[in-house]
Amino acid sequence: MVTTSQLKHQHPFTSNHVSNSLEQTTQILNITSAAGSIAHFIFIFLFIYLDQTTLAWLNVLSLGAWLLTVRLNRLKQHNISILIMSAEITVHAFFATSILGADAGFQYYLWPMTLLMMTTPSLNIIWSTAIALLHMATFALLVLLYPSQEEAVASYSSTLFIMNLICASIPFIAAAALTRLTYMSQYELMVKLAEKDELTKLFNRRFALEALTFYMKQQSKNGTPFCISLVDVDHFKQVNDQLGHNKGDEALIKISDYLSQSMRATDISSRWGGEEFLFIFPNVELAQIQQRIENICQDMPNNVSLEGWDKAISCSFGLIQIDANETVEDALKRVDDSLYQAKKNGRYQVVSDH
Ligand SMILES: Nc1nc2c(ncn2[C@@H]2O[C@H](COP(=O)(O)OP(=O)(O)OP(=O)(O)O)[C@@H](O)[C@H]2O)c(=O)[nH]1
Repeated sequence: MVTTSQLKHQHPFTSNHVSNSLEQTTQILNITSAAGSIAHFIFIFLFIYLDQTTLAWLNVLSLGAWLLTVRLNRLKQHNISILIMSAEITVHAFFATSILGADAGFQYYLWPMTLLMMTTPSLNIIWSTAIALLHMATFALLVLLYPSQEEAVASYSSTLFIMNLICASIPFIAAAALTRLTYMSQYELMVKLAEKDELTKLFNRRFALEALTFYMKQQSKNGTPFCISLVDVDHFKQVNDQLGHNKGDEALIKISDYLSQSMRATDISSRWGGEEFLFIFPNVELAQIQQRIENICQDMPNNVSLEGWDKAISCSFGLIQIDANETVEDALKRVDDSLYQAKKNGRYQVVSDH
């Protein structure tokens, strides 16, 4: 399990994904530092009002500690910042509970701190767990050592208890919600990076290969037929050479949009590499799909155009139905041979093999 400091590279450049991840941790800790500072500022006046001078002075120190964490977070010193937060909350819980008793509920702040400690990757997991356990031990000890309030504070301890319970619950729920949102956005990003091609937004080669393996297993298990097509853009080098690589990229996006939009929702459209695309057509036999692919191939020049390019844009297609017990390598070799044949025959056509 990495920490935020380990996410940083040795060189000055950091990718957006890494810096976003670091930024999320910084934001969570910034909110915590701000909330902690405001809470302790209010506590100073609360304790003055309750005539608890020692606790009021303690909160002046606490406020200083929380303001220091605001500064440390700005400097991205998250590990020191979270250690100071943890120490402050432990010391504060100890003093407030020893003076006002556990009935006042100041020990409850140890819970959101524990959650924050465990969910933000500021310290490594061993240190985080050790400190989290220490928080829980402190919580138990305070409840056991100072179970009931002093006579003098009995009149307001239940009000304090409710206030502390609410004030400790809000950051607890907020920390859990932020963790969940962070997890979801990281998960979405991970899926996108793992499955999608950056340029065309089609599935990438890794996904296509996994899907192909999956459908081959399905076929050998219950005999469900399926087909694949390997598609290569014709004379694409000319587009790059005459219009430049950027225009070539634009052409690839337009071609992939046309091809993928011509497919059915259950078909899998992927960029196999360079100017090659692989399509998987589940639950279908070659005879059922051949005409559809022929039409897609023939209609392409009428549907794909590029500014500055007056020649027709077309593709060659290799199309096969997967044989029972064929290996992935054999199937890919066969569809590649069909594509090669389509190129050899003069391009802009579909060659199928079964
Ligand atoms: N712009 C751009 N070009 C790419 C990309 N990937 C591959 N290419 C180009 O695709 C071209 C493929 O050229 P060739 O393999 O010679 O094939 P071709 O010109 O399409 O000719 P045939 O396939 O024989 O019809 C090369 O110029 C590559 O640079 C890409 O991501 N963007």
